[in-house]
Amino acid sequence: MSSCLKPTRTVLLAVGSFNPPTNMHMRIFELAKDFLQKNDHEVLGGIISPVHDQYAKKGLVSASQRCSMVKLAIETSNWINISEWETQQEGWSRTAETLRFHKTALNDIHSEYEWAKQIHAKMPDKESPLNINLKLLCGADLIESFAVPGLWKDEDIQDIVCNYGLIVISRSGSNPQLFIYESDLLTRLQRNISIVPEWIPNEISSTKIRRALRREESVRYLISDSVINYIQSNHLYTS
Ligand SMILES: Nc1ncnc2c1ncn2[C@@H]1O[C@H](COP(=O)(O)OP(=O)(O)OP(=O)(O)O)[C@@H](O)[C@H]1O
Ligand SMILES: NC(=O)c1ccc[n+]([C@@H]2O[C@H](COP(=O)(O)O)[C@@H](O)[C@H]2O)c1
Ligand SMILES: [Zn+2]
Repeated sequence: MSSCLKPTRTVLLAVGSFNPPTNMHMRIFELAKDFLQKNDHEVLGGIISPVHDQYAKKGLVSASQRCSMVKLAIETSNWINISEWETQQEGWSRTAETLRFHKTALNDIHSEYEWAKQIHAKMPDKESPLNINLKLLCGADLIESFAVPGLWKDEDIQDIVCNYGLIVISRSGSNPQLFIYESDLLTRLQRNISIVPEWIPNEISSTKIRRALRREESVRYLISDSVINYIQSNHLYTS
């Protein structure tokens, strides 16, 4: 660490369908971690939070199957965790609620959640208060969805950006700088939004993976072999 300041303890949370999890889902965590560590953050961990079944997006396989695949995908990571909390609620959770719950649990040293325990284990001195920051990690398409009428409450956008902060990874077809410029609200809050460019762009998306699988085309080296085996054994994403 180049600075003498005490680094900010930070955890990254990504929400989404993960239908199925791809190598890019893992990669956005690595990109964000590199960026934050160069900017005086100590990144204690990452959390993947798959969405509830009631999100009911076309082609969404069950939460239990998506969680199983995420568990396989994160096997090769020593810092990315899964939280099944969203999938265990009565219905769909707004992302602001998901962030609130996870930040509270992360700052409770006695939290019984496995992801919280894993992250606490990375902290040598666990003096109270823990002061763990939680940031929302997303691709540029997610921030652009803020403009879809009726999809996000303005007060939630304000809460997410002000009280947590956003790390946005560039994605082909999106222009997050222009999007922020065109929004008065986001321009006002932009000091809490970091845009991290992916200089080795990769256009993997779950939609393209599902399409390839439907067509019985190979998805090797785009998603992990263990996830491929799971998809094949469970006959997922066939036509
Ligand atoms: N190639 C990518 N580059 C940057 N961000 C990505 C990429 N793929 C996924 N993400 C981000 O990961 C998070 C979870 O994404 P999600 O589960 O919707 O995956 P997806 O590939 O966008 O799937 P789908 O095509 O089904 O929408 C979102 O914030 C999304 O923007
Ligand atoms: N108002 C909100 O909080 C809100 C609106 C739309 C999507 N989301 C979340 O963003 C994610 C989007 O995922 P997909 O890109 O797979 O649709 C999901 O986790 C969903 O819960 C949140
Ligand atoms: Zn998506």
